[in-house]
Amino acid sequence: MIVELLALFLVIFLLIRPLLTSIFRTNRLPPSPIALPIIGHFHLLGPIIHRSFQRLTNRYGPVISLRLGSIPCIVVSSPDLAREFLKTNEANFSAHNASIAIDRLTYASGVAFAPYGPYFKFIKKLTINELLGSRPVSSFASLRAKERDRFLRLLAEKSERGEAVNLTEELPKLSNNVVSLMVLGTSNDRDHVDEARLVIKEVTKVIGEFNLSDFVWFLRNVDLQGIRKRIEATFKRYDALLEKVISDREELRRRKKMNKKDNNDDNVSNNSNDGLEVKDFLDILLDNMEDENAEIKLTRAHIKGIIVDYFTAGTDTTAITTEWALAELINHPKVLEKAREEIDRVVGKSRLVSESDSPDLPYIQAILKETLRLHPPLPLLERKCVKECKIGEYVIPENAMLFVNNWAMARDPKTWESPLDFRPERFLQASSEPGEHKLGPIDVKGHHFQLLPFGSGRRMCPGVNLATQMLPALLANIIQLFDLTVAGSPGGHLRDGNDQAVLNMEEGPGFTAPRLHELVCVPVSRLSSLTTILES
Ligand code: HEM
Repeated sequence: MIVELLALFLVIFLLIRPLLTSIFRTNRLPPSPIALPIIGHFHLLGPIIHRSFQRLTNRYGPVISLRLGSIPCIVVSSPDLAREFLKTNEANFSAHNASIAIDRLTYASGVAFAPYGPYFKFIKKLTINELLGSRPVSSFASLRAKERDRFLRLLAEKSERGEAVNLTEELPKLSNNVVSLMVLGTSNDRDHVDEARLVIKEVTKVIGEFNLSDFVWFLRNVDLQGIRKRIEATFKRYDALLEKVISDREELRRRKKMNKKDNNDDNVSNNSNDGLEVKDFLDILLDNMEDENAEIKLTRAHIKGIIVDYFTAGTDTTAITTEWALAELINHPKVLEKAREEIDRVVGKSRLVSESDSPDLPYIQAILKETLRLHPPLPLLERKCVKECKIGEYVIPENAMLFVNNWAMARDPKTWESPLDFRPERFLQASSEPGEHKLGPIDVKGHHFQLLPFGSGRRMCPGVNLATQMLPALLANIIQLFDLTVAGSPGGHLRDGNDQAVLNMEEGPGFTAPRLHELVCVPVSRLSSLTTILES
């Protein structure tokens, strides 16, 4: 009898514990809706999480606490609070939260989800010095220009034939090629790169799904949604691909070492025929793996994890930004016209815009900022509390997940005037030259907490230089050369207040915030000299 009573009390306690926690901890945790047993606040979340968070924020305030299964979560949606958490208390929120999918798919050895410690610092420094800092990014400019030309030629061919191009499919190919060339070098064949793109698409999809096993402790080893099965299938597919890429490179390096010995020749080259040594990032990682005296010795799993990280973090983000920017321009012909005026005035019609023109194209840069404001590819900055801390009147528990809702902050009328309007002018200030623009002070590098598309501080995106160098030129090239006539997919169009057809700007679910409808357009050449420009 006593045992039964105890069991009954235990069940009742487990069921009402969330309710008690909500009532008795309100003075310690930020405000929170009442939670349900076991699932916590899961029932309040829809398929697009940042929208659900925004809804809750509107009701409970700019900092709220939720419990997703057994995981405490804090959602922050104001610039001041973002600064408080990400800057004032940076050390306490210096980790990203790794899910079951992320651990498996990055070999628990990548960069983005490594704890902030010696390994992370080492690999981040190596990345900035050799791959993504402003010096290496500039040194890869000609390589990016080649890929951009290849993409523009595709649009030109479609234009000649009057055919449509699916930009939702083609833009990730371009960004994937760029990342691949920078990380793996030119010695990799296109088949590898194409396969990598398809696999990475699957990786991003699986990572973006809310897996109950991550949140409900007693479901940790149960695969209710079949996600674990898909993780394993995806893992097998790309592990085989990475193994092939790495072992091919090791073989090449062995052969070159032998040749070098035979010829007593100091010039080892993977990527060029000019006899100069050109090392790509993979070579640098392999050098480290083979170096017995390395400060931090990388393993094969580290190298694979790092490659997966750069491909997943760098492909979709840049492609989605370009796609949203083009969609906004299609819906805002006056903005498009102003952008063209700037390009025609600064660059003219006889040569292609190049990356080095970007500083002279403030309006194009403002279009990019406005796109990143309204459509941040990572709408939620996601961190983990590594040590319990007090912020204002609240105590944030260790291991709580922190979400900074970039997407909602961009839509807050307290911060932005007419926040839902696409108005690049908000990032400009008056110039002394009539008709010209000058960029205003708000940047995208995490200094201004109302705009954090790349995050902030020590875990800020290391790809920011690459993205801000590559994207304005790509956007400007498309604007310079083509008019895009929307070919459309069902549901892709709406009617605006003046009964004009406009693109439907709905978002789809996912880790990054993609458009719900594909962007399919027929490119129409603007310049009679198109072929000459592309060939010059
Ligand atoms: C428009 C393009 C991009 C956007 C908007 C973007 C955004 C972000 C954001 C918001 C974060 C989290 C930052 C934080 O927690 O504070 C991040 C992290 C990261 N991004 Fe990007 N990213 C972009 C492009 C790239 C590219 C091109 C690469 C590399 C090729 C890249 C590599 C990474 C990596 C490795 C991390 C993890 C950094 C860490 O853990 O410290 N990203 N990115």
